[in-house]
Amino acid sequence: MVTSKKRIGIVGARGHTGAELIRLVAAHPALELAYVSSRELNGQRVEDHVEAYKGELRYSSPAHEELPSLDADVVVLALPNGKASACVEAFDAAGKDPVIVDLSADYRFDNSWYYGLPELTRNKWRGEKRISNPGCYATAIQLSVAPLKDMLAAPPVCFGVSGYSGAGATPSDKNNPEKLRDNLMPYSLTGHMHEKEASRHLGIPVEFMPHVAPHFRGLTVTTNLYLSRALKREDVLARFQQAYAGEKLVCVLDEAPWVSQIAGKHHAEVGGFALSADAKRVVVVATLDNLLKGAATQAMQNINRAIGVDEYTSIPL
Ligand SMILES: NC(=O)C1=CN([C@@H]2O[C@H](COP(=O)(O)OP(=O)(O)OC[C@H]3O[C@@H](n4cnc5c(N)ncnc54)[C@H](OP(=O)(O)O)[C@@H]3O)[C@@H](O)[C@H]2O)C=CC1
Ligand SMILES: CC(=O)N[C@@H](CCC(=O)OP(=O)(O)O)C(=O)O
Repeated sequence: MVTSKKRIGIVGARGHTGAELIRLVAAHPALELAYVSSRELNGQRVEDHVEAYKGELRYSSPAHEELPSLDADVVVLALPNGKASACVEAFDAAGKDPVIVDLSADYRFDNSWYYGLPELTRNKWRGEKRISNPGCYATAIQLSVAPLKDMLAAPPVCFGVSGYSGAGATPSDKNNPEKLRDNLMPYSLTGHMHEKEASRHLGIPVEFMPHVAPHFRGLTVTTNLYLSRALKREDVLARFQQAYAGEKLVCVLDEAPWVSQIAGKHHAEVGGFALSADAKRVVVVATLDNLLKGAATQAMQNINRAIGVDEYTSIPL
Protein backbone atom coordinates (compact mmCIF):
# COMPACT_ATOMS: atom_id res chain seq x y z
CA MET A 1 0.00 0.00 0.00
CA VAL A 2 1.28 3.50 -0.83
CA THR A 3 1.87 5.50 2.35
CA SER A 4 3.49 8.69 1.10
CA LYS A 5 3.81 9.96 -2.42
CA LYS A 6 7.17 10.55 -4.08
CA ARG A 7 7.70 14.06 -5.42
CA ILE A 8 8.54 14.39 -9.10
CA GLY A 9 9.91 17.41 -10.96
CA ILE A 10 9.72 17.76 -14.75
CA VAL A 11 12.30 20.03 -16.34
CA GLY A 12 11.22 21.16 -19.81
CA ALA A 13 7.52 20.60 -19.27
CA ARG A 14 6.21 22.85 -22.07
CA GLY A 15 7.20 20.25 -24.65
CA HIS A 16 4.98 17.47 -25.99
CA THR A 17 6.67 14.79 -23.92
CA GLY A 18 6.52 16.90 -20.75
CA ALA A 19 2.76 17.32 -21.22
CA GLU A 20 2.29 13.55 -21.65
CA LEU A 21 4.26 12.93 -18.47
CA ILE A 22 2.13 15.39 -16.52
CA ARG A 23 -0.93 13.37 -17.63
CA LEU A 24 0.64 10.11 -16.44
CA VAL A 25 1.72 11.62 -13.13
CA ALA A 26 -1.76 13.11 -12.58
CA ALA A 27 -3.16 9.56 -12.64
CA HIS A 28 -0.40 8.05 -10.49
CA PRO A 29 -1.18 6.83 -6.95
CA ALA A 30 2.43 7.07 -5.74
CA LEU A 31 3.65 10.29 -7.35
CA GLU A 32 2.84 13.97 -6.99
CA LEU A 33 4.18 16.88 -8.99
CA ALA A 34 6.78 18.91 -7.09
CA TYR A 35 7.46 21.33 -9.95
CA VAL A 36 7.17 21.60 -13.71
CA SER A 37 9.52 23.99 -15.45
CA SER A 38 9.17 26.08 -18.57
CA ARG A 39 10.65 29.49 -19.26
CA GLU A 40 7.88 30.36 -21.68
CA LEU A 41 4.98 29.27 -19.44
CA ASN A 42 6.55 30.53 -16.21
CA GLY A 43 3.79 31.55 -13.76
CA GLN A 44 0.92 30.02 -15.76
CA ARG A 45 -1.38 27.40 -14.27
CA VAL A 46 -0.58 23.81 -15.27
CA GLU A 47 -4.32 23.05 -15.24
CA ASP A 48 -4.83 25.56 -18.06
CA HIS A 49 -2.43 23.66 -20.34
CA VAL A 50 -2.91 20.02 -19.35
CA GLU A 51 -6.55 19.23 -18.70
CA ALA A 52 -5.87 15.95 -16.93
CA TYR A 53 -4.04 17.79 -14.14
CA LYS A 54 -6.23 19.27 -11.41
CA GLY A 55 -4.54 21.47 -8.84
CA GLU A 56 -2.93 24.79 -8.10
CA LEU A 57 0.57 24.12 -9.42
CA ARG A 58 2.04 26.68 -11.81
CA TYR A 59 4.96 26.36 -14.21
CA SER A 60 8.18 27.77 -12.81
CA SER A 61 11.52 28.56 -14.31
CA PRO A 62 14.26 27.65 -11.83
CA ALA A 63 17.89 27.99 -12.86
CA HIS A 64 19.78 24.68 -13.11
CA GLU A 65 21.60 25.41 -9.86
CA GLU A 66 18.28 25.80 -8.03
CA LEU A 67 16.91 22.39 -9.01
CA PRO A 68 18.57 20.39 -6.18
CA SER A 69 17.01 22.64 -3.52
CA LEU A 70 13.51 21.86 -4.84
CA ASP A 71 13.88 18.42 -3.24
CA ALA A 72 12.16 16.15 -5.74
CA ASP A 73 12.65 12.41 -5.31
CA VAL A 74 12.46 11.92 -9.08
CA VAL A 75 13.59 14.42 -11.72
CA VAL A 76 12.71 14.04 -15.40
CA LEU A 77 14.80 16.01 -17.86
CA ALA A 78 12.67 16.66 -20.96
CA LEU A 79 15.03 19.20 -22.50
CA PRO A 80 16.47 19.32 -26.02
CA ASN A 81 19.61 17.28 -26.69
CA GLY A 82 22.74 18.81 -25.19
CA LYS A 83 20.96 20.52 -22.28
CA ALA A 84 20.77 17.73 -19.71
CA SER A 85 24.33 17.74 -18.40
CA ALA A 86 24.11 21.20 -16.84
CA CYS A 87 21.20 19.94 -14.70
CA VAL A 88 22.92 16.66 -13.81
CA GLU A 89 26.07 18.56 -12.80
CA ALA A 90 23.99 20.81 -10.54
CA PHE A 91 22.72 17.76 -8.61
CA ASP A 92 26.25 16.36 -8.35
CA ALA A 93 27.61 19.68 -7.13
CA ALA A 94 24.88 19.91 -4.47
CA GLY A 95 25.47 16.30 -3.32
CA LYS A 96 21.86 15.38 -4.15
CA ASP A 97 21.07 12.02 -5.71
CA PRO A 98 17.43 11.83 -6.81
CA VAL A 99 16.30 9.37 -9.49
CA ILE A 100 17.08 11.23 -12.73
CA VAL A 101 15.43 10.12 -15.98
CA ASP A 102 16.81 11.86 -19.06
CA LEU A 103 14.59 11.84 -22.15
CA SER A 104 17.25 13.30 -24.40
CA ALA A 105 20.03 11.43 -26.18
CA ASP A 106 22.70 12.87 -23.88
CA TYR A 107 23.35 9.79 -21.70
CA ARG A 108 22.33 6.97 -24.04
CA PHE A 109 25.99 6.17 -24.71
CA ASP A 110 27.15 6.49 -21.11
CA ASN A 111 27.72 3.11 -19.48
CA SER A 112 27.30 4.52 -15.99
CA TRP A 113 23.64 5.25 -16.80
CA TYR A 114 21.01 2.52 -17.09
CA TYR A 115 19.48 2.42 -20.59
CA GLY A 116 15.81 1.82 -19.90
CA LEU A 117 14.07 -0.08 -22.69
CA PRO A 118 12.34 -2.42 -20.21
CA GLU A 119 11.33 -5.19 -22.60
CA LEU A 120 14.97 -5.61 -23.64
CA THR A 121 17.03 -4.29 -20.70
CA ARG A 122 14.88 -4.96 -17.62
CA ASN A 123 17.24 -7.69 -16.45
CA LYS A 124 20.23 -5.36 -16.61
CA TRP A 125 18.86 -2.87 -14.07
CA ARG A 126 21.05 -2.86 -10.95
CA GLY A 127 19.22 -0.22 -8.98
CA GLU A 128 20.75 2.67 -10.92
CA LYS A 129 19.24 6.08 -10.13
CA ARG A 130 20.46 7.60 -13.40
CA ILE A 131 18.28 6.38 -16.23
CA SER A 132 18.60 7.23 -19.88
CA ASN A 133 15.30 6.90 -21.75
CA PRO A 134 15.61 5.52 -25.30
CA GLY A 135 14.79 7.46 -28.46
CA CYS A 136 11.46 6.83 -30.15
CA TYR A 137 12.72 5.37 -33.44
CA ALA A 138 15.51 3.56 -31.58
CA THR A 139 12.86 1.81 -29.48
CA ALA A 140 10.95 0.64 -32.56
CA ILE A 141 14.14 -0.48 -34.31
CA GLN A 142 15.38 -2.51 -31.37
CA LEU A 143 12.03 -4.18 -30.78
CA SER A 144 11.97 -5.14 -34.49
CA VAL A 145 15.47 -6.57 -34.62
CA ALA A 146 16.16 -8.14 -31.20
CA PRO A 147 14.26 -11.43 -31.66
CA LEU A 148 16.25 -12.29 -34.83
CA LYS A 149 19.55 -10.68 -33.90
CA ASP A 150 21.44 -13.98 -33.77
CA MET A 151 20.30 -14.95 -37.29
CA LEU A 152 21.32 -11.96 -39.36
CA ALA A 153 23.53 -12.13 -42.44
CA ALA A 154 23.79 -8.34 -42.89
CA PRO A 155 22.93 -5.13 -41.06
CA PRO A 156 19.18 -4.50 -40.69
CA VAL A 157 17.92 -1.73 -42.98
CA CYS A 158 15.25 0.39 -41.32
CA PHE A 159 12.93 2.87 -43.05
CA GLY A 160 11.30 5.22 -40.55
CA VAL A 161 8.38 7.62 -40.84
CA SER A 162 7.43 9.77 -37.86
CA GLY A 163 4.64 12.20 -37.11
CA TYR A 164 5.90 15.74 -36.70
CA SER A 165 5.48 15.89 -32.90
CA GLY A 166 8.76 13.90 -32.96
CA ALA A 167 10.49 17.11 -33.95
CA GLY A 168 9.46 18.85 -30.71
CA ALA A 169 7.59 22.09 -30.12
CA THR A 170 10.33 24.49 -31.19
CA PRO A 171 9.53 25.61 -34.78
CA SER A 172 11.53 24.00 -37.61
CA ASP A 173 10.86 22.65 -41.12
CA LYS A 174 10.22 19.24 -39.58
CA ASN A 175 7.25 20.42 -37.53
CA ASN A 176 5.92 23.02 -39.98
CA PRO A 177 2.48 21.77 -41.13
CA GLU A 178 2.66 23.98 -44.26
CA LYS A 179 5.92 22.43 -45.45
CA LEU A 180 4.74 18.96 -44.51
CA ARG A 181 1.39 19.16 -46.33
CA ASP A 182 1.19 16.44 -49.05
CA ASN A 183 4.83 15.76 -48.28
CA LEU A 184 7.24 13.21 -46.85
CA MET A 185 10.43 14.87 -45.66
CA PRO A 186 13.62 12.75 -45.63
CA TYR A 187 16.38 13.85 -43.23
CA SER A 188 19.60 12.55 -41.58
CA LEU A 189 19.65 9.63 -44.05
CA THR A 190 22.91 8.30 -42.68
CA GLY A 191 24.33 8.66 -39.20
CA HIS A 192 21.08 9.65 -37.40
CA MET A 193 21.48 9.57 -33.62
CA HIS A 194 19.02 6.67 -33.37
CA GLU A 195 21.05 4.65 -35.91
CA LYS A 196 24.01 4.98 -33.56
CA GLU A 197 21.87 4.34 -30.49
CA ALA A 198 20.19 1.20 -31.84
CA SER A 199 23.53 -0.12 -33.14
CA ARG A 200 25.14 0.45 -29.77
CA HIS A 201 22.44 -1.24 -27.71
CA LEU A 202 21.75 -4.12 -30.10
CA GLY A 203 25.49 -4.67 -30.44
CA ILE A 204 25.28 -4.91 -34.26
CA PRO A 205 25.30 -2.19 -36.92
CA VAL A 206 21.89 -1.04 -38.18
CA GLU A 207 21.11 1.32 -41.05
CA PHE A 208 18.31 3.82 -40.59
CA MET A 209 16.62 6.29 -42.93
CA PRO A 210 14.16 8.63 -41.18
CA HIS A 211 11.36 10.71 -42.69
CA VAL A 212 8.78 13.02 -41.20
CA ALA A 213 5.17 13.02 -42.39
CA PRO A 214 2.13 15.35 -42.05
CA HIS A 215 0.44 13.44 -39.21
CA PHE A 216 1.03 14.67 -35.66
CA ARG A 217 1.93 11.63 -33.58
CA GLY A 218 2.94 8.00 -34.09
CA LEU A 219 5.76 6.46 -36.07
CA THR A 220 6.36 3.45 -38.32
CA VAL A 221 9.66 1.65 -38.79
CA THR A 222 9.78 -0.92 -41.61
CA THR A 223 12.86 -3.13 -41.33
CA ASN A 224 14.51 -5.46 -43.80
CA LEU A 225 16.23 -8.34 -42.00
CA TYR A 226 18.59 -10.47 -44.11
CA LEU A 227 18.76 -13.95 -42.58
CA SER A 228 21.74 -16.31 -42.47
CA ARG A 229 19.45 -19.23 -43.34
CA ALA A 230 15.92 -19.65 -44.66
CA LEU A 231 13.16 -19.53 -42.07
CA LYS A 232 9.48 -20.41 -42.18
CA ARG A 233 7.10 -17.55 -41.45
CA GLU A 234 5.62 -19.45 -38.53
CA ASP A 235 9.10 -19.73 -36.99
CA VAL A 236 9.69 -16.00 -37.36
CA LEU A 237 6.33 -15.25 -35.77
CA ALA A 238 7.04 -17.72 -32.97
CA ARG A 239 10.35 -16.01 -32.19
CA PHE A 240 8.63 -12.64 -31.81
CA GLN A 241 5.77 -14.11 -29.78
CA GLN A 242 8.22 -15.80 -27.47
CA ALA A 243 10.43 -12.72 -27.11
CA TYR A 244 7.48 -10.55 -26.06
CA ALA A 245 5.33 -13.14 -24.26
CA GLY A 246 3.72 -11.51 -21.24
CA GLU A 247 4.82 -8.02 -22.26
CA LYS A 248 1.90 -5.65 -21.76
CA LEU A 249 3.39 -2.89 -23.87
CA VAL A 250 4.58 -4.84 -26.92
CA CYS A 251 1.93 -6.55 -29.06
CA VAL A 252 2.98 -9.01 -31.75
CA LEU A 253 0.53 -8.97 -34.65
CA ASP A 254 0.19 -11.19 -37.68
CA GLU A 255 -0.59 -8.23 -39.95
CA ALA A 256 1.62 -5.19 -40.48
CA PRO A 257 0.41 -2.52 -37.99
CA TRP A 258 -0.93 0.89 -39.05
CA VAL A 259 0.29 4.10 -37.49
CA SER A 260 -3.23 5.58 -37.52
CA GLN A 261 -4.19 2.97 -34.92
CA ILE A 262 -1.31 3.58 -32.52
CA ALA A 263 -1.69 7.34 -31.91
CA GLY A 264 -2.59 7.90 -28.27
CA LYS A 265 -1.85 4.28 -27.30
CA HIS A 266 0.82 3.34 -24.80
CA HIS A 267 2.13 0.13 -26.38
CA ALA A 268 4.19 -0.74 -29.46
CA GLU A 269 2.96 -3.09 -32.19
CA VAL A 270 5.25 -5.36 -34.23
CA GLY A 271 3.97 -7.37 -37.17
CA GLY A 272 4.01 -8.05 -40.90
CA PHE A 273 6.74 -10.72 -41.05
CA ALA A 274 6.69 -10.85 -44.86
CA LEU A 275 9.20 -13.38 -46.19
CA SER A 276 10.95 -13.13 -49.55
CA ALA A 277 10.62 -16.00 -52.04
CA ASP A 278 13.93 -17.53 -50.89
CA ALA A 279 12.81 -17.16 -47.25
CA LYS A 280 16.11 -15.46 -46.35
CA ARG A 281 14.74 -11.91 -46.04
CA VAL A 282 11.98 -10.92 -43.66
CA VAL A 283 10.29 -7.52 -43.44
CA VAL A 284 9.08 -6.47 -39.98
CA VAL A 285 6.88 -3.43 -39.32
CA ALA A 286 6.76 -1.69 -35.93
CA THR A 287 4.56 1.21 -34.84
CA LEU A 288 4.44 3.19 -31.63
CA ASP A 289 3.35 6.60 -30.42
CA ASN A 290 6.59 8.58 -30.28
CA LEU A 291 5.29 10.65 -27.35
CA LEU A 292 4.19 7.59 -25.33
CA LYS A 293 6.06 4.27 -25.74
CA GLY A 294 8.65 6.38 -27.59
CA ALA A 295 9.06 8.77 -24.63
CA ALA A 296 6.68 9.43 -21.68
CA THR A 297 5.22 5.94 -21.18
CA GLN A 298 8.66 4.35 -21.36
CA ALA A 299 9.90 6.95 -18.86
CA MET A 300 7.00 6.03 -16.56
CA GLN A 301 7.93 2.33 -16.78
CA ASN A 302 11.46 3.28 -15.74
CA ILE A 303 10.31 5.60 -12.95
CA ASN A 304 7.94 2.97 -11.58
CA ARG A 305 10.73 0.43 -11.33
CA ALA A 306 13.07 2.98 -9.75
CA ILE A 307 10.53 3.91 -7.03
CA GLY A 308 9.62 0.28 -6.38
CA VAL A 309 6.04 0.09 -7.65
CA ASP A 310 4.56 -2.09 -10.38
CA GLU A 311 6.15 -1.17 -13.73
CA TYR A 312 2.78 -0.42 -15.33
CA THR A 313 1.36 1.82 -12.57
CA SER A 314 -0.70 4.69 -14.08
CA ILE A 315 -0.15 3.43 -17.64
CA PRO A 316 -3.51 2.68 -19.32
CA LEU A 317 -3.27 -0.86 -20.75
N1 LIG B 1 9.02 14.43 -29.24
C1 LIG B 1 9.30 13.14 -29.26
O1 LIG B 1 8.65 12.35 -29.94
C2 LIG B 1 10.41 12.61 -28.44
C3 LIG B 1 11.28 13.44 -27.77
N2 LIG B 1 12.31 12.91 -27.04
C4 LIG B 1 13.26 13.79 -26.38
O2 LIG B 1 12.65 14.37 -25.24
C5 LIG B 1 13.13 15.69 -25.03
C6 LIG B 1 11.95 16.65 -25.03
O3 LIG B 1 11.28 16.52 -26.25
P1 LIG B 1 10.02 17.37 -26.64
O4 LIG B 1 9.08 17.42 -25.50
O5 LIG B 1 9.55 16.89 -27.95
O6 LIG B 1 10.78 18.76 -26.85
P2 LIG B 1 10.24 20.19 -27.04
O7 LIG B 1 11.16 20.88 -27.95
O8 LIG B 1 8.81 20.12 -27.40
O9 LIG B 1 10.37 20.78 -25.55
C7 LIG B 1 11.56 20.99 -24.94
C8 LIG B 1 11.35 21.63 -23.56
O10 LIG B 1 12.58 22.17 -23.20
C9 LIG B 1 12.48 23.59 -22.95
N3 LIG B 1 13.62 24.19 -23.64
C10 LIG B 1 13.77 24.39 -24.95
N4 LIG B 1 14.99 24.92 -25.24
C11 LIG B 1 15.62 25.02 -24.05
C12 LIG B 1 16.89 25.48 -23.65
N5 LIG B 1 17.77 25.96 -24.54
N6 LIG B 1 17.21 25.44 -22.32
C13 LIG B 1 16.33 25.01 -21.43
N7 LIG B 1 15.07 24.57 -21.74
C14 LIG B 1 14.74 24.56 -23.04
C15 LIG B 1 11.16 24.00 -23.50
O11 LIG B 1 10.47 24.92 -22.63
P3 LIG B 1 10.77 26.45 -22.48
O12 LIG B 1 11.43 26.88 -23.77
O13 LIG B 1 9.46 27.09 -22.23
O14 LIG B 1 11.69 26.53 -21.29
C16 LIG B 1 10.34 22.75 -23.49
O15 LIG B 1 9.66 22.64 -22.27
C17 LIG B 1 14.13 15.97 -26.16
O16 LIG B 1 15.43 15.66 -25.74
C18 LIG B 1 13.70 14.97 -27.24
O17 LIG B 1 14.75 14.66 -28.08
C19 LIG B 1 12.46 11.58 -26.88
C20 LIG B 1 11.61 10.72 -27.50
C21 LIG B 1 10.53 11.16 -28.34
C1 LIG C 1 10.64 13.78 -36.47
C2 LIG C 1 11.87 14.03 -35.67
O1 LIG C 1 12.57 15.02 -35.83
N1 LIG C 1 12.18 13.14 -34.75
C3 LIG C 1 13.31 13.23 -33.88
C4 LIG C 1 13.31 12.04 -32.97
C5 LIG C 1 12.72 12.33 -31.64
C6 LIG C 1 13.46 11.62 -30.55
O2 LIG C 1 13.21 10.56 -30.05
O3 LIG C 1 14.56 12.20 -30.28
P1 LIG C 1 15.77 12.10 -29.29
O4 LIG C 1 16.70 11.04 -29.71
O5 LIG C 1 16.42 13.40 -29.45
O6 LIG C 1 15.22 11.85 -27.97
C7 LIG C 1 14.64 13.23 -34.63
O7 LIG C 1 14.74 12.62 -35.66
O8 LIG C 1 15.59 13.76 -34.06
